[in-house]
Amino acid sequence: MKKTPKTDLETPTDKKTKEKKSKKSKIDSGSDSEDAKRSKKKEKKRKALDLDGEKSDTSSEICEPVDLKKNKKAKLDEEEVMVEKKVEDPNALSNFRISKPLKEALNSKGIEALFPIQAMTFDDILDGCDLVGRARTGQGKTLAFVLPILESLTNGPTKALRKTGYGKAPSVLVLLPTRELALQVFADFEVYGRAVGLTSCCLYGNSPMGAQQAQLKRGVDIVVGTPGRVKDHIERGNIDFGSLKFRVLDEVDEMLKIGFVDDVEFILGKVEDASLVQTVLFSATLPVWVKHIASKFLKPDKKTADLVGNEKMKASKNVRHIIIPCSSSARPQLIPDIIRCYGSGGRTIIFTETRALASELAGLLPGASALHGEIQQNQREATLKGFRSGKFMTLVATNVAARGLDIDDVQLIIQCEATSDVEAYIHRSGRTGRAGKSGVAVMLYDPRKSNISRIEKESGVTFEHLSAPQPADVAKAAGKEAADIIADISDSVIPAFKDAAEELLNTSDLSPAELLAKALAKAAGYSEIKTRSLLTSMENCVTLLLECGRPIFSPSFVYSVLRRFLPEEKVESINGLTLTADGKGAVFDVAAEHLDEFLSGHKTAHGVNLEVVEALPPLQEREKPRGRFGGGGRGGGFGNRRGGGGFSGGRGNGNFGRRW
Ligand SMILES: Nc1ncnc2c1ncn2[C@@H]1O[C@H](COP(=O)(O)OP(=O)(O)OP(=O)(O)O)[C@@H](O)[C@H]1O
Repeated sequence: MKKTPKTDLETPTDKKTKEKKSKKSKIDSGSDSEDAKRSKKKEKKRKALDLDGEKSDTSSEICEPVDLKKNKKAKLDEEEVMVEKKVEDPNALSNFRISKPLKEALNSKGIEALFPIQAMTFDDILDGCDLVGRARTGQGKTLAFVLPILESLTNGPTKALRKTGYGKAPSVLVLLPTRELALQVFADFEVYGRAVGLTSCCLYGNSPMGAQQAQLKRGVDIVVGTPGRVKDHIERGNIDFGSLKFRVLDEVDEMLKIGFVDDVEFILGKVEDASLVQTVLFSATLPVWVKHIASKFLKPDKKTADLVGNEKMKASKNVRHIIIPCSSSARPQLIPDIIRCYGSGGRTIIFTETRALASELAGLLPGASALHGEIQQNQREATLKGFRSGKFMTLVATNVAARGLDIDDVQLIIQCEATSDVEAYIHRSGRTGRAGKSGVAVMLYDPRKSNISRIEKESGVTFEHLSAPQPADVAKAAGKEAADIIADISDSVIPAFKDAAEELLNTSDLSPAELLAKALAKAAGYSEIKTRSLLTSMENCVTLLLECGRPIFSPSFVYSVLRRFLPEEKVESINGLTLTADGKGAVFDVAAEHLDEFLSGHKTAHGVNLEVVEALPPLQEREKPRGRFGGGGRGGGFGNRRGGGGFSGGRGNGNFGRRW
């Protein structure tokens, strides 16, 4: 493989590093020997495993022959060992052809070494190859193309070809599927591009054409944008791709989905001689159909860097993946408790399937704001800015926020219903657990509508099946927080409240600890503790299991059994009726106030067993398609027959086409 001479990029520190590198018999920059190739391959493979926490058993030995290492170590004091360790990192910036200003810009952001996908693709992109890259969410794919492109344009093969001066035509085009993502990637090009004297602009819809037009007229090196707006500028004759050297499709599978593919083809087709342009594609998900379409835009000798490959697990390994059964009507009560239990005090993103639900939930949840495609662009930007800055901690969004968004300290993702799109699950859950940090993704689901096993099979995720946090458990956690808050309150309040406290102690039948417990409850915002069903997560409901000593094939059979010992209005009041996976029982929710009537009634029905469930048994999944004659089949016609409560989709806001 051809390498750009290192001298162009070398700093004194680099030289030292290089000397050390050659001592360590690492791959020499000019050497292309088979040995060097093999050890480089080995090293690449090892690097690839590091970010996911899977260490190769030879990890430290690969860096340096053992005896040399021993000799050196004997001489080094502790501080020197630290420095040595840094240099030993095979992914340290100094081991790559990264120029001083760029290195300094990276260091200023706390970046000392490349992540595996970056290390794996850096040389290939800098050396002029077309490339398809895949790594799990949050593993640094953006810098994987930003850095080598900037180096190529300023110190590498495309330096001499780059246009300069007023009105220069762009050298780089980066296409992204959403405006938010375009702005985010543009921000990276701004920071790192500026460090090496390159300019960028961001072209995205619903923002003034004039300013973008003026930027293009003055000339920029890098154009970042969404397909619709970029196409618009092309049609107005504002962009000249005659000097283009790089085309990047980030989130390539989303870019090539129906709705974007025509615009993308139109834009990429505007490059007259594609052989002079390098094309790189990145995503965390690369379905086979994408690979086929993508091949059209890449040269036949393209490289592939796939850190997911045939591994079963396609989603982030740094994320705890949890599912909790929940009816649509229980969501507003349940979500705050989920945030309390799993949010670790950080930011939460809640994903909904529709814009209407995003707005509705944002209105119901305290301190939440909505982000979706129907919101005005300037408001969208203000919302995201507020969320990034910590002005509010809960964002309720449609898929517009599913891809690529990198927001610090997002600890928790909640998906309001099981998505049928496995890629969407992977990207949404990947908004947490980024850059090596950990996070939690909770998906709420309706057992009768969701095909959890398919998502598990296709994403490789093994879900933790949990029940909704019980209000009593949540209250316990809240009580601890309240106790800490009370301990911190200034003693200056005591004289003012002491008389009232003493009077309460003297007049109440409760013990001091019980009275204090009530005070803590009040401080934590509790005036009573409700129960929550395991099946629909509805408050003040209880989940019952019905068995009658024979297989149960249909919900209508369950209703007929219940009618044997309950009045019609009670039968009609049950919610979320679902058959168990073993086919021998059915679970459903009843209002806590009706529980006694259900439990005492069944004793009169011969062979029927009805009990409160402590843990939800495995349930039958999604309704099977109905037979020709409708209804009747397993799983058909579930839920509360009056239409209230129970599981109901929450879909369908009458808004066809893009729902985000
Ligand atoms: N080498 C590095 N060292 C430390 N942090 C890094 C490094 N590279 C990237 N990061 C940080 O990692 C985070 C995730 O990066 P990025 O958004 O590029 O991930 P991604 O792989 O594109 O994720 P997604 O698939 O979700 O789009 C960012 O905050 C970025 O600044």
